[in-house]
Amino acid sequence: MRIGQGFDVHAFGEGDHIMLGGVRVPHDRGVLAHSDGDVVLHALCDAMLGALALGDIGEHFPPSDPRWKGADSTDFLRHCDALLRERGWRVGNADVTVVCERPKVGPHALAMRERIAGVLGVPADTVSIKATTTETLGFTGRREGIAAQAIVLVRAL
Ligand SMILES: Nc1ccn([C@@H]2O[C@H](COP(=O)(O)O)[C@@H](O)[C@H]2O)c(=O)n1
Ligand SMILES: C[C@@]1(CO)OP(=O)(O)OP(=O)(O)OC[C@H]1O
Repeated sequence: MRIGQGFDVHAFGEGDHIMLGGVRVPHDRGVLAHSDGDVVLHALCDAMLGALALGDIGEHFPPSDPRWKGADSTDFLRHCDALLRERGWRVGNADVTVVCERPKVGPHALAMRERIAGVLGVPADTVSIKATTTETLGFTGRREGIAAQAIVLVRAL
């Protein structure tokens, strides 16, 4: 077994929804990002890459590369999973914490778990999505942006 962790932040911008864990979540803001700005999937990808010391998401999908403009982050997740599997590993379990005042994540958590598990080809009960506010403190507290932290355990195939 090996373990990895990942962390990602995006600022809120114009828009009426955000992508979280591969799920479209209605919100009164969007996010500023090169891709679809899915902090959950970006943190998860970094945790998976970190578990095998394979660098980070920016090395695999450079923000300077126009191919990733507006990209669906489930494609990043699929790619990271393929990198793991071709080396003889798969995700054992993943635990993600989303940090924001709004949107409320709880009502979307099951859909996110099922979406991520579907992409990774693992049972949904091995993917955990949690959320917390920062009690109005800091950039998340001021509703300027959203953050996510992920921890992943990988197992031999
Ligand atoms: N964006 C969020 C933030 C929190 N939750 C849920 O509310 C609970 C209480 O949050 P506190 O920050 O006040 O501790 C938290 O445990 C989550 O269940 C949420 O769904 N979405
Ligand atoms: C995902 C990538 C893709 O170009 O860009 P962003 O959507 O801006 O997201 P970030 O979390 O800054 O990660 C870097 C990039 O790999």
